[in-house]
Amino acid sequence: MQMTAEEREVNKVAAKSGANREIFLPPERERVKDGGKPHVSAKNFSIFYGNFEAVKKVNADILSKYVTAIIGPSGCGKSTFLRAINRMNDLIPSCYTTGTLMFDGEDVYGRYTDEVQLRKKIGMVFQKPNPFPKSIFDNIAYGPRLHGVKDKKMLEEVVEKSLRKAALWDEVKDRLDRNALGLSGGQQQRLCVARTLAVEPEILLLDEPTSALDPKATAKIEDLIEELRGSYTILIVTHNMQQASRVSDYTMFYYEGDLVEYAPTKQLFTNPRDQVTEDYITGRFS
Ligand SMILES: Nc1ncnc2c1ncn2[C@@H]1O[C@H](COP(=O)(O)OP(=O)(O)OP(=O)(O)O)[C@@H](O)[C@H]1O
Repeated sequence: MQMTAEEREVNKVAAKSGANREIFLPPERERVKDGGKPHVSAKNFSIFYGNFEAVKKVNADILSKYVTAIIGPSGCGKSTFLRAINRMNDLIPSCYTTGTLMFDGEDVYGRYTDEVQLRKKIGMVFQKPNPFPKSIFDNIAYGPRLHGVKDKKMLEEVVEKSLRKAALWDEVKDRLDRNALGLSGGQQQRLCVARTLAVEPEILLLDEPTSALDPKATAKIEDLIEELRGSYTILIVTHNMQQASRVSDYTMFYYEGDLVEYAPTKQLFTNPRDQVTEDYITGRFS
């Protein structure tokens, strides 16, 4: 990747202060029409595993239709925060939360919140592609069927629409009845995105979605995120800072359970407010 003059300047300054990572400036991002409303709002929101406070009193709004990256060193609470948004952490008996987390004005952890409906609106894609050992068609139709869609024509439409949105249709349209496990890793991951899109979510949670993929498949997922930006609110956990800077509008930096800094991506990567953020993004620790 070619560096711009501005990037070379930033890197000169960074190198003088002991940084050992090259900084690539995030590209300018266009504003999203009708985006930017608080879609998920955390207020003094903590997440515990037993007595251990893995995520500490977070106050933040995730803005609708934008891409927000979550970065930070291993064990800082990125995945724990992400999984809390659609209550995936409920599956861990020792895990509980304090404070509030609101989604579309409703309390995610409210007494009457229906987790199945919540997970329909807030879909998740994991680190390793995890298609069901079923046909490509049945993978995508799985969610809509679960939510009561039986009509064959409607299911066919949903399958095509979802695969198109996930930029996979052209590659699989002639083999929808084949087992999804026969697809490449990158195709499987796009299939998982399509499966999530099939139930028409509002939010996509992506937990290191490219860490098991090669650079070419990674680039396709990044292109896909760019395509979906503006239609869905997207949160992506990533260890790859260049990826965060390429795909996201906003970045959250977590350190030891604290949300240390949350800012527009360009600002966070070029002019971090906090010394710990600066040390992390310039590679003084990882
Ligand atoms: N099921 C669990 N039970 C107990 N502690 C856990 C559990 N899952 C995570 N933790 C702890 O919570 C903290 C945050 O973990 P988390 O997986 O959210 O970090 P992370 O930033 O996503 O890390 P990584 O980048 O390595 O995936 C860590 O100290 C971790 O050991």
